[in-house]
Formats: sequence, C-alpha cells, structure tokens
Amino acid sequence: MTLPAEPAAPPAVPAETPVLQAVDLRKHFVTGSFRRRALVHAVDDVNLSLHRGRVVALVGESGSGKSTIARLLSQLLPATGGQILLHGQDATARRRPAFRRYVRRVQMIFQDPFGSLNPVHTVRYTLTRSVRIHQGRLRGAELETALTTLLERVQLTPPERYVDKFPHELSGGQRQRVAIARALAADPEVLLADEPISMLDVSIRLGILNLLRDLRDRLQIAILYITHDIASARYFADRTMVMYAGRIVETGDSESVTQDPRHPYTQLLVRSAPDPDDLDARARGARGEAPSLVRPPSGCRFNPRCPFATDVCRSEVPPLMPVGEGREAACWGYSDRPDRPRLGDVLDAYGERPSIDVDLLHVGADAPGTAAVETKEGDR
Ligand SMILES: Nc1ncnc2c1ncn2[C@@H]1O[C@H](COP(=O)(O)OP(=O)(O)OP(=O)(O)O)[C@@H](O)[C@H]1O
Repeated sequence: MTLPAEPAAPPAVPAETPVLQAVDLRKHFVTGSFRRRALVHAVDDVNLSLHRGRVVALVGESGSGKSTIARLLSQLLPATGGQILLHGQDATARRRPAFRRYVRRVQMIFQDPFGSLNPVHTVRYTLTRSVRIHQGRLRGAELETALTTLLERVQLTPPERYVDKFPHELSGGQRQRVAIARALAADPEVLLADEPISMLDVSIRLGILNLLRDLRDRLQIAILYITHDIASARYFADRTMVMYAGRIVETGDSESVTQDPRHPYTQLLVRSAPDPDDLDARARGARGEAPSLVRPPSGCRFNPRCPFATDVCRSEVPPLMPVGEGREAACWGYSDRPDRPRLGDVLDAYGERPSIDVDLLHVGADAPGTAAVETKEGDR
C-alpha cells in the first residue's frame, strides 16, 4: 500500500524555552538478590527538550531504554540522576500535591489501549472521572459539554454514539482515542506517547498519528513519540532522537536523520525498517548482539557491532558532536582526533545503501487524514 510522501510539517511556532527538558537523565535499576546485586544501566546521560507544538520521536530497538525515559519524564519512576525541568524549573515532585500538579501538565498515553481502559466502565465513566480530577466537580449540562468537547477533539463523532459504550464495544483505534481524550481532560502541555500505535491494526495507525498531529497543531501540545519504527518517525516527528543501549546516539530533524543517517547504528536501524528488532537477526553473528546493560561495553556502547571501531571507540564514550545543521551524532568518526575511526563507506559493511522509502511506512491506510474513516461503524 503506497502512501503519499508527507514528511512532518514544519513547526507552527518558533523554537522557544522548552516546555519539558531532561538534563543528564539517568536510570540504573537494581536487580538480583542481595549477594548478586546487579545494576541495569537502562538510561545514561540523556538530554532532550520538548517544545510547544512540536513532536520529538525517540527511536530504538527493544530494550534501548525508550519506555524508561517516558516513565522517568512522567515521574512514575524516580531517576537515579539528572533533572527534569518544566518551563526551565526543577519539576521533581517529592510529594503528592506536586505530583498531581505535574501530571496535569504532563500526561502519558500507553501502548495498550486494551489494558489502559477499565473494561467494566463506560466511556462516560472514564472521561467523567478524569474531568472531575482535573477540572473540578462538573455536573449536568456543564459535564455533558466537557465530555462532548473531549470526544469531538479526538474525532469520535457524533459523541452520543460513543459516550455510553464499554471498551469491548470499541475498536482498538477508538479505544486509543478514548485514552487520548482522557489525557486531554487534564488540558496538558505535554503528551508522552509510548508506542501509541504499535498494538493497533495497521489499517488504523495512520488515523491515530494524524489525530496526534492535529493536537500538536491545534492545541500546541509538545509530544514525545516513542517508537520502534523509524519510518513513522519520519512521517510524524519534527525531530528524531535515536537511542542505543541507554544512550542517545543521534539527533536531528527527522527528514535528515532518516534519509541521511550519520551514526553507524542509525544506518543499521534505517536499513532494518520497518522492523528494527530484525536488526539483531541481520547483525548477529558477524557483529554480535545488543550489549548487556548490566555490563555495558566501555567507550561507545555500539563498538562491538560497529565495523569501524578503533581503540578510542572501545575506551572513551563519544559525546554528541555536530554533524550538520541542527544535527549531532555520538561517534568518534566525526571528531578531529588523529586516532578516530575512518568511517568510509560504513554501509558497505552491511550491504546496500539504506534509505527510508515512504512505502515502508507500514502504518497502513490508503491516504492520510483517515480519522473519519476509522470511526465509522465498520471499524469495530
Ligand atoms: N523495573 C525494571 N527492573 C530492572 N530492569 C528494568 C526494569 N525496567 C526496564 N528494565 C531494563 O531496562 C532496559 C531498558 O528497558 P525499556 O523498557 O526502557 O526499553 P525499551 O527501549 O522501551 O524497550 P521496548 O521497546 O521493548 O519496551 C532493559 O534492559 C530492561 O530490561
């Protein structure tokens, strides 16, 4: 199924102070028993900024730390180190009232719309609860208006067709729309969307991405879009950050990162689209597997799989270095050190030159803007 090439729209607002920022964010999980205690280095030294009306995609294969970042930013997990800033101010919520205030600004959308909605409650119950938590004890006509507004905002129209349904009476896409409406009841500034389409039927994924894009544009919400699928990042996100084994290895505007990847890992990731976990299968053997996060490789964590790794890659962690306008890659190959690796044509090591064809955008659907199609009765 071919989709029209429609890269992410340019930002509606100029860059300004980030709404939400992670500064040197770190999460090490303690696992094992007392005697065999081990630390999982899930996230190390991650910096990211979310701006009003812009989407940042966080892309990487399974286990790279993407969901941990979302849970840290939502403050469902305490960080081991680093800071979370909301409008430039430390936002660490140490007590419940502060956490409530934070959650009003920063809402999360989960991967599984089947698990995130209580099956015994109607849409009315779910949304009313969220409205009352975040907007006060609305009743009668006022409450009805609030519910109608939320359902219309997620394009579940006419609202009366959906408001008294139970989750099992809705399609996966409709359930995800209800989950998004529940998040919108808080009138958030930030949505953290953790793989919001990966559990949905391919035919309705594009509808959900278009809805999120609409919220970005109309409500100027800042969105963190977590995905395995670098092709959907190109379609949907203004900027893309690539994560490998707990660290950010490349950042830049989505079009450049996906069409002209600079870090050897991003090049592999692009080549493995649409299934990044296929990357393991392709690179295993000759290049080894994704590293253990209990004992991550020293230096660049990608070095055991990188065909150009040299001693410096094995001993020193590469910082993010400029590799173009607004672009950075954490690879010594872009430094001016005399002992840097010579990247050469790194892609030859793995085969043909990668590029993301929009056909690889396996979100499915015949055309963008399919929200209305999805909400028809047929999508049950
Ligand atoms: N509560 C936990 N205790 C111990 N280790 C954990 C915990 N949660 C996550 N991890 C580990 O942290 C690492 C990063 O996990 P995370 O779920 O953030 O990755 P991910 O990129 O989101 O993967 P996926 O796409 O499969 O969800 C993994 O090695 C995982 O096993």
